[in-house]
Amino acid sequence: MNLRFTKMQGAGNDFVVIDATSAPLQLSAEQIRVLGDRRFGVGCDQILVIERSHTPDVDFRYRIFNGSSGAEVEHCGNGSRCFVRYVVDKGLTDKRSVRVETVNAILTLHLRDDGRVTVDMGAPVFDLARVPFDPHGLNPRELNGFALWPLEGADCEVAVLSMGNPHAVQRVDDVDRAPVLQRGALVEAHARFARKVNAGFLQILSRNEVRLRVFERDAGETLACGTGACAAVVAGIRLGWLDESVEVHARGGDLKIEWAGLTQGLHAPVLMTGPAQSVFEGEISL
Ligand SMILES: N[C@@H](CCC[C@H](N)C(=O)O)C(=O)O
Repeated sequence: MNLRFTKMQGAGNDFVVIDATSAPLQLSAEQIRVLGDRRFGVGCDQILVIERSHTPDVDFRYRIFNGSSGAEVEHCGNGSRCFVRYVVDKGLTDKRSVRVETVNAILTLHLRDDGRVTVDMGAPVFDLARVPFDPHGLNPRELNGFALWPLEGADCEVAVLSMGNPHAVQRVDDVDRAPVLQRGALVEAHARFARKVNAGFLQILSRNEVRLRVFERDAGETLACGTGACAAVVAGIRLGWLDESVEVHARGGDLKIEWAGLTQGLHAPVLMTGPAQSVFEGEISL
């Protein structure tokens, strides 16, 4: 099969985007891994497959696959911005505000005049069973009414939450010196996370500015992780470290994250604003 694709990136988190709006597309895990392979395929962190939605008032459906494992995942912040840039640039919609469904959520995305995209990422999930995280037998440290969980064998304590996908966030003094690769791998595969986890390393510069590195589930460290930025800022706000609007500096670019959860209630949506860009187009034989 010959497959046309667009290579895109958002803050350096990169994607192979495929249009399946006019014909159904079923890719095997092996084909997805080839697309994701930086030596034998195209190369990307995640693959995004765009389809039409059959849900009323929803414009599209998009599916997300981690490139290195071929596994389907629930959510991708940087990918969602690239998704909206793609459907507008390809003329698949003439709307600037688009609603899209993922496997477990409906998101609203807005392409702004400055080219950046703002995404309503929905509410964070704090129910540990839904992350999923097994806290059995652990003694958390309470800070500002939110828990930091000591992770056996990983030598760290983490805030645990879901942005539709699972996140464990730890605070570090300096992200450049943090053991992101070694400890990130330990946290990602820690037995307490039944479906593995994205491991965030958060350095706080001020109440409105942070640096962040994320060791992503099934992808290793990426240059940015949108859901990771949302999770880290929400955790920082709940722990009393951050205000409602925060500039996040990732290695591949900057994201703005806003969450009014402490004033409007924990179900307030998280807003993420950041860049999305097409890099090149191509065709691959699979
Ligand atoms: N890069 C993404 C997250 C992609 C999915 C993640 N690796 C997972 O397995 O949950 C983002 O920008 O949020």
